[in-house]
Amino acid sequence: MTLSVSGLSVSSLVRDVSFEIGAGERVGLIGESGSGKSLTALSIMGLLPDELRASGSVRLGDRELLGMSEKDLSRLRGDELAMVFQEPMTALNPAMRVGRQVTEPGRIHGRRHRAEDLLSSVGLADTARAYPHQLSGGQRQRVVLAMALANEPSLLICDEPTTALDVTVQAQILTLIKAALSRESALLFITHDLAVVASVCERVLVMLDGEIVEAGSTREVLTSPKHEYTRKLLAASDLEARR
Ligand SMILES: Nc1ncnc2c1ncn2[C@@H]1O[C@H](COP(=O)(O)OP(=O)(O)OP(=O)(O)O)[C@@H](O)[C@H]1O
Repeated sequence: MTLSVSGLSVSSLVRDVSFEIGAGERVGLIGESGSGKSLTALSIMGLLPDELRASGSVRLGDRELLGMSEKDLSRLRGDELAMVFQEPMTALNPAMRVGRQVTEPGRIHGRRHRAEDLLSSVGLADTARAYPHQLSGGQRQRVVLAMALANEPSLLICDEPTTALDVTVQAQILTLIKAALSRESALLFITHDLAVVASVCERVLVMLDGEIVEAGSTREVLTSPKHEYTRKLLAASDLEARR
């Protein structure tokens, strides 16, 4: 299923943003802090804070998501639309065992999953009876990922999912996202880290001051950037050094 974002604006914070992500495509969204990446993601999910309004169009397949009722949107979230945030505890209930939490998106949407199966798929066999605080940050993010992927979403949005984790654990989570995401799922991956984009995404969008200033294949954008800002981002990264 294709995600089509067209002329999306959020107050003056996000302006006239347009892009498409086809089934199975992995697209990175990069740009400095405050450039509007998270607001773009939250608009797609229908999770903007009350004081902000999105205009334009966000379509998933043939359904328009902007202006959809909260009831209909909540049916899509955790099912066809899933999102993983930087801090896993925002998505986890500290008082519920992870085995129960991980099966919740399935239960809500009328599907039965075995907690052990979902947890094993993210390398966490035997943790079903643990509470979130008994797991490491990386393990908690795996639980969140298992929840997000349980219903094989058409679109997974990751907003800096590895920023709070140390480098080794970051690499494990990225490998897991690539391996666990179904072939049909579209991915929008928000990150500051160009090396992460290079490893996960085939296309990339570059955002500056609320607008997309460059878009193209990851190879094109990272090897011959057209926009001055992308060139600066590349110069400031240690991407070359890591290759
Ligand atoms: N509820 C809000 N009300 C007013 N302005 C907001 C609100 N939320 C975010 N902003 C502003 O909108 C702009 C874009 O924010 P956004 O969180 O999308 O940036 P970002 O690119 O995701 O940054 P980061 O990488 O730091 O997460 C910022 O200037 C931010 O201060």
